Amino acid sequence: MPLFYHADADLGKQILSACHAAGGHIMEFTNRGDFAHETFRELSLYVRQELPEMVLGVGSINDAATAALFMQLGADFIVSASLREDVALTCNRRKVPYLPGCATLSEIGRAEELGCEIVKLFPGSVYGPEFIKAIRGPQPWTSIMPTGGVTTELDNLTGWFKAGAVCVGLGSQLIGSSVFKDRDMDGLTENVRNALATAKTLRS
Ligand SMILES: O=C[C@H](O)COP(=O)(O)O
Repeated sequence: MPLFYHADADLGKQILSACHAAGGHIMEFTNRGDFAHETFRELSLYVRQELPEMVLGVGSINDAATAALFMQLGADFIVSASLREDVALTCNRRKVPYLPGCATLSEIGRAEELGCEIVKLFPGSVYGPEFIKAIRGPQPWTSIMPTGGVTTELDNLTGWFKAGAVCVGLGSQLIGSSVFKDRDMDGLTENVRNALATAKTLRS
């Protein structure tokens, strides 16, 4: 799942379109920076009008009020870096999926009790694929999405998916300076297409 933050909604729309053109139909916009919700509102409306099959969620949500704000603006799912029970309850009230950041078996267990179908392992590169492999031994029902330090390189993706990751979150390694500074949207489409093809092969 590609994820990014930028204050410029026009650039954000180009990024969403470039990922969509590659078949990237699930995207996360991260809530970083002042007025991020206003940028998200524009992106959300754009997706509804231009890319209706896209699922657009929001990340870096740290409290229930912010989760409610973004859900009101059309967020299809909510992601946070840590496990927030207030966010889980607020999301469940609206039946919007919540993917909390978890880094221990206890946190994962509590997240599952709170109704979370997928948990985010953050920062993924600190814990590594072995963490996922070890967790899924005793509880194979657990779905983990590592995020943070994940790269598009074959070795890196192979490690995560072989360990049992259900998907991965790709931020700066996929949407970085070549996009933000050089505005290379064709390159982004190509990179997303390649990453998705790799993930599909590894998961089959
Ligand atoms: O939660 C999002 C992460 O900060 C993204 O990390 P990344 O840029 O290393 O993919």
